[in-house]
Amino acid sequence: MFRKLSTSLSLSTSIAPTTRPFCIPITKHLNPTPHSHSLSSPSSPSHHRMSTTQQNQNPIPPLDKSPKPQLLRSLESSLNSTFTTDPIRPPPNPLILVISGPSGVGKDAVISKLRDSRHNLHFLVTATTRPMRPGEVNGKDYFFVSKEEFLSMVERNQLLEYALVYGDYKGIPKTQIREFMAKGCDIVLRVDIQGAQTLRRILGNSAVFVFLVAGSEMEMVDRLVERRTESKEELLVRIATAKEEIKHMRFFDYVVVNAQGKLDEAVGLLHCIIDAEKARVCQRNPII
Ligand SMILES: Nc1ncnc2c1ncn2[C@@H]1O[C@H](COP(=O)(O)OP(=O)(O)OP(=O)(O)O)[C@@H](O)[C@H]1O
Repeated sequence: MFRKLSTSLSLSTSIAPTTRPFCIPITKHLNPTPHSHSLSSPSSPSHHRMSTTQQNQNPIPPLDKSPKPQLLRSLESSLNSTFTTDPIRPPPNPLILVISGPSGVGKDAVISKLRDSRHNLHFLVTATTRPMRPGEVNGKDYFFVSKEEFLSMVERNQLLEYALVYGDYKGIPKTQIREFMAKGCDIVLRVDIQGAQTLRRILGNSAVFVFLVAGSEMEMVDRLVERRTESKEELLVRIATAKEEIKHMRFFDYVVVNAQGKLDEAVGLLHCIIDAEKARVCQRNPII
């Protein structure tokens, strides 16, 4: 008896929710020992016991001969409750999905395919003080703001995270996250490894962190070289940095391999991760 009780205690404490809104106490699902009956409410439906008089007052018609509506009504009346069509599970919370990974692993490629294949996602647009490049669109590629505007956002605590990248500021506006989460959208943030580390410190386990990698180191280097967007010096720095950055994988929740020629598989796995997160009993609960 003591052994059984301590098992149930350790199980329930090991998954005890902290910021999780609708955890089901696991003790309810364990086989009740004869003693555990006394712990549950006598009115709990799973422990409903009917007296003979109660059953006689609400007789259930023969199952094989009665029409279903009549049967359902008699079941309702026997149990003294109405069966509702309300969803049993509460709607899942909006997710914050942080996608990161070393340079050249295919973050943009994966995100672009995810955008085309899943709705209800908002891909966060970063604010930057970098000048707009030809072809870029304000509000789509970035929110282009002056340095004064950016620093004023910092002062007013309007950025979730910001950094100075090669002399230009980049930051994540909180209002945009709040606005789209209120509409029920999931938020996708694409950040570098340092950004992901900062976000982990701020958001903890309330967001999902995905680390994207190439199939191998050779594939990663090959992709960077093939892209031909970097100078020789930049290429050396990017490769050396990428090799270091791979060591940060362990701080993430999921790793997605974007193998050569298998972009669709990587995107498919991201869909699975989002679906699995939506099916969690203990939902993450990001508060921005
Ligand atoms: N699975 C894949 N197979 C082959 N090529 C790929 C795959 N995924 C991405 N690529 C190509 O690899 C190159 C790098 O991808 P991408 O620019 O998306 O990387 P990134 O992680 O966003 O890089 P950075 O962090 O430097 O911006 C691109 O030319 C892209 O088309």
